[in-house]
Amino acid sequence: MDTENILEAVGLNHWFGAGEVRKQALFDVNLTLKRGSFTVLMGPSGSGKTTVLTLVGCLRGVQEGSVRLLEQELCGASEAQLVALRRRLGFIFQAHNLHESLTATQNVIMGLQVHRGIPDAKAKAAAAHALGLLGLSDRVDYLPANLSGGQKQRVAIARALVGNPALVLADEPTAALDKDSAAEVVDLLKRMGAARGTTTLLVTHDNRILDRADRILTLEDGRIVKTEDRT
Ligand SMILES: Nc1ncnc2c1ncn2[C@@H]1O[C@H](COP(=O)(O)OP(=O)(O)OP(=O)(O)O)[C@@H](O)[C@H]1O
Repeated sequence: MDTENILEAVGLNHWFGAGEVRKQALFDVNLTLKRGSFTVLMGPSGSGKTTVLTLVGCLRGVQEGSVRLLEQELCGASEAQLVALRRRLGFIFQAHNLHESLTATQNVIMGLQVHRGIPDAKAKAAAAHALGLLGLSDRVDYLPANLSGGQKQRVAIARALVGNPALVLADEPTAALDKDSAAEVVDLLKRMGAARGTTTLLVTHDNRILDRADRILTLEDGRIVKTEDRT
């Protein structure tokens, strides 16, 4: 594996269901993510974007093909190995998935709890730092209900980035946002990634994000039909 690459997927096939309803969702997908790159995966609804993201994110078992993530093969990996790898990833979803009863700081600290044994003061300082980088220093004690949609999504980004993940996987992170907030969230994600050397794979059908990508992959009916390099 090229050490410049954080992820190499080769010949990925995936099926859902069993027996008569068994349906192939991915066909011979090849995907390489270079360290520090910002890749957008787009395509129509049902084309397989989320399936790719969940396979790469160790949230679903690889059925066929090879996926090497952070120099480890996912196909045939044990649950313990997958859990250890998941700890090195950051996830951002369409719905920000913040805990409504926790403040911004407490939500971000949740992103650190997978790294057991971090003292409270250190976790709080890391959360404050991440929220500050995302322009939320004056909102650290707010509950999600008192934040705007864009601010909530920024808290979710801080939570995903606070543990310094090697790879950030984002599924439609701007779907619920207006144009300005969406652009702001993507710029922040990109800037934070560049500052920390984080690699990002972002799923979207939001055209507004495309100019920010280093590479755009298009999926159709479970196949990558187009690869566009922007750098
Ligand atoms: N858990 C599941 N069980 C059965 N079929 C599934 C399951 N998850 C996804 N599929 C099917 O696999 C295909 C790809 O789905 P996937 O969610 O990856 O697409 P997508 O591109 O992310 O779509 P969207 O943009 O609507 O989120 C679709 O035909 C979908 O119906």
